[in-house]
Amino acid sequence: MGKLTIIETPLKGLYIVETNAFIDHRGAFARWFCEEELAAVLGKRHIKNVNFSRTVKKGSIRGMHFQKPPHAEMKLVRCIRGRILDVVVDIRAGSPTFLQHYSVELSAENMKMFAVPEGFAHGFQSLEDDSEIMYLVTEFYSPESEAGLRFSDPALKIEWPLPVMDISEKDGKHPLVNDNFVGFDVSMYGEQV
Ligand SMILES: Cc1cn([C@H]2C[C@H](O)[C@@H](COP(=O)(O)OP(=O)(O)O[C@H]3O[C@@H](C)C(=O)[C@@H](O)[C@H]3O)O2)c(=O)[nH]c1=O
Repeated sequence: MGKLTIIETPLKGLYIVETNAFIDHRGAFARWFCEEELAAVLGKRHIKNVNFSRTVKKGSIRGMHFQKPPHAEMKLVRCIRGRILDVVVDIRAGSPTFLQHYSVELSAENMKMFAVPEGFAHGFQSLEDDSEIMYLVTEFYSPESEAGLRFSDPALKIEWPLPVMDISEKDGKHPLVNDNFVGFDVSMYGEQV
């Protein structure tokens, strides 16, 4: 039996991965990453960084972030403590779902993983104090390629479930999308759109 179940979302190339944990009297055992079982999600990509963040206050937002091509990256996001609402926005040029968003609750309890490919802006709101996430990334950090969209942009229509309790100065200033925003060509990463 596969230990990871890949679930498609309405946005092409975006997946939720469910973890089938073994539970017994001691607790749980689960496989969290397998290059073979996730081949359909990963394609030719390899994990280059594993990142961690702790967000102290419930209601805090980090996002909406991405690295521009040619340093765009896939992120495989898990919550290892607490709960978050993980949200992505499709910013792939020419995508039929351009600027649509999709969200999933990730928690230490539900063990879900969000597989977010290149061409998506990514962010989350913490739903509990001290929520921690760990995410696997397929590109090295490239500060000069970092960019973002404003979490509160009315054009994105994201409904954050809680009042915003904390946000970085940088994230409060990301640009709003306007009519000139056509997104990013991510065709170099394989068939994504
Ligand atoms: C993302 C990142 C940041 N940093 C540094 C930059 C800065 O000084 C400090 C904190 O960075 P940030 O404020 O960007 O951290 P944060 O707001 O948590 O950024 C993260 O947000 C989520 C939503 C994502 O999608 C991630 O890809 C990443 O962008 O860490 C690295 O050294 N390497 C990295 O890979």
